[in-house]
Amino acid sequence: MIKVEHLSKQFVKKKRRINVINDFNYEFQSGKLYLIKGESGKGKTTLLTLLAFLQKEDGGKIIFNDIIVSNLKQEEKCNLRRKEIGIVFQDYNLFDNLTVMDNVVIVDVLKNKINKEEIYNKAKDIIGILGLEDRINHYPYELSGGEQQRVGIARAILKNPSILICDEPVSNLDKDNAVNIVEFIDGYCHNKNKIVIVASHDDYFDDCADYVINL
Ligand SMILES: Nc1ncnc2c1ncn2[C@@H]1O[C@H](COP(=O)(O)OP(=O)(O)OP(=O)(O)O)[C@@H](O)[C@H]1O
Repeated sequence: MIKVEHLSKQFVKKKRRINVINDFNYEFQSGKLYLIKGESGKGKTTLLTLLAFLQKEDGGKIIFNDIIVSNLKQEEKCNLRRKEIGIVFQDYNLFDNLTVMDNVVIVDVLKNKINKEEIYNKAKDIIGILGLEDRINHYPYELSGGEQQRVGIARAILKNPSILICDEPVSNLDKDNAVNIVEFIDGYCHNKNKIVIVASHDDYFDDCADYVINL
């Protein structure tokens, strides 16, 4: 469970302070898919980055299970994120000069010097599940957008995170690829009992979302 209480985030733009997230309260439960909607600039990405501990809130607190994340040191937050949260980005965020396999394992191999073989084996399984086994030694420029996004998802779920956060995961994709990715994310949430939080301005996630949060 991840819970936010009185969450707020402000930015200064052109010398004016704007409240992007203002006294936001919510509880996210396992096995539920939360769809964040809102016009451009309403704060969808900002909210996701707060929930992923990628930036610090200005007010309120974030509670993950019984841990008050807001009270943790930066390093503790990073460790918690690495263990519990997977993040999928709109523009895939892959390393151009790494193969599919290396893109999926890079962070974990660098951070975990001991169980490298285990990490590679797990990555191979996940890459297979996502239908990319033939692409394992290919580079991002050799892949379609849908395939690149599946690599992004494989990387995000490598550690079987309890929370999957997706920022516009299908908005760069054609319909077939988008539907494919939506089905996978839906299954990750509902078959594996995970918290999934998706920001999306299109309607692909409307049918599988349990809750819609309008910003
Ligand atoms: N680091 C920052 N510094 C200043 N302003 C910022 C910063 N990050 C976001 N903002 C502003 O906060 C507001 C919300 O931005 P955010 O990216 O969260 O919106 P969004 O709903 O995800 O938009 P979009 O759908 O266009 O991606 C915008 O006005 C944006 O310019």
